[in-house]
Amino acid sequence: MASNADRRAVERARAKINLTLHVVGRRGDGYHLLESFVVFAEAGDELAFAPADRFSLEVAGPFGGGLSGGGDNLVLRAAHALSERFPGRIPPARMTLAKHLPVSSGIGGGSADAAATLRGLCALAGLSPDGDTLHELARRLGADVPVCLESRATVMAGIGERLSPAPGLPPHGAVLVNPGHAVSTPDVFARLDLTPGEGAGAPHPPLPAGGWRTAEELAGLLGACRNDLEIPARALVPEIDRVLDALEACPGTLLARMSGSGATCFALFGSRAEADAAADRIATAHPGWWVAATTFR
Ligand SMILES: C[C@@](CO)(OP(=O)(O)O)[C@H](O)COP(=O)(O)OP(=O)(O)OC[C@H]1O[C@@H](n2ccc(N)nc2=O)[C@H](O)[C@@H]1O
Ligand SMILES: Nc1ncnc2c1ncn2[C@@H]1O[C@H](COP(=O)(O)OP(=O)(O)O)[C@@H](O)[C@H]1O
Repeated sequence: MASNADRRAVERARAKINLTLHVVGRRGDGYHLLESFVVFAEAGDELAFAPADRFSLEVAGPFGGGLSGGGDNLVLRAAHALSERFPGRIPPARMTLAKHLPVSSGIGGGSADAAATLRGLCALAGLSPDGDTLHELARRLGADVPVCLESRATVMAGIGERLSPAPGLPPHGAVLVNPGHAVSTPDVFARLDLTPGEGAGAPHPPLPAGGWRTAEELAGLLGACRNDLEIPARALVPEIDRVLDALEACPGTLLARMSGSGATCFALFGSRAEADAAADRIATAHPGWWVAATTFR
């Protein structure tokens, strides 16, 4: 029988993609009110948790190089927040983070890591906190952490804390591309230059309760929406224009758009085969870019 010391938990921290992102207001404290249709990709970081004498974090993986494993890492912040919320009930763990997602790239890698840490440490401890308690912990770690706890298609509102399930997605494929420029989320929001109460444009149209039969129908809805952070991010990182041009030039692209505060962009296709072919084409033409084909969930 496995002893306590042999127990391990493993969690996937999937990339978050904002298919739409309407900035509909600004709070007095400077945070922006959003309406966003969020989905999750196959690409993700991987976290492993094993019992130890104290909490520690080792960072590895292709994008681990520039990331500190110190106390400011969202993995350690999540671990400490959880053990403070449940004193004596979260045994310390040696945590390893395999960083496969580019950092500061609009796909919420850090937020997904924090959410995966909450899930993984609860699993290791055999603890099943109620959803509201986990949501509250997540909310305090960052605006995008609650949606990353869901890790599936969700409509997000407020500053990120109001969540409702999204309709099921139709058959489709998608490609993610990041040009290798980190983007600061506060800098992009600041460029919108909104005053408290002011929004960036029309509110989000409702999603059809019955969902969409085809990727073309989904692209029709997305085309009537926006990412309000795209214009300010493109002003800061002109290479985003090249990424969107490359995605739009692929055979079968139904829609190309930036995710979050950038610089990662996605394109939607009618099938996974078209997405795989587009990813191969872009990776060959731009060997320095991060490119991933996926199906959203
Ligand atoms: C823009 C979004 C869209 O999903 O994604 P990313 O580009 O980060 O992936 C998120 O709202 C980012 O969420 P997250 O990265 O967790 O934000 P936080 O750490 O809480 O806040 C970082 C900073 O972003 C700004 N911020 C964030 C969220 C929000 N609703 N309004 C804001 O103005 C604030 O300047 C804040 O100081
Ligand atoms: N585990 C982590 N992974 C990525 N970034 C992290 C992590 N912990 C802390 N950070 C910090 O969080 C910030 C945003 O990271 P990230 O979640 O990758 O951005 P984005 O949501 O734009 O993709 C960066 O400044 C980074 O240094």
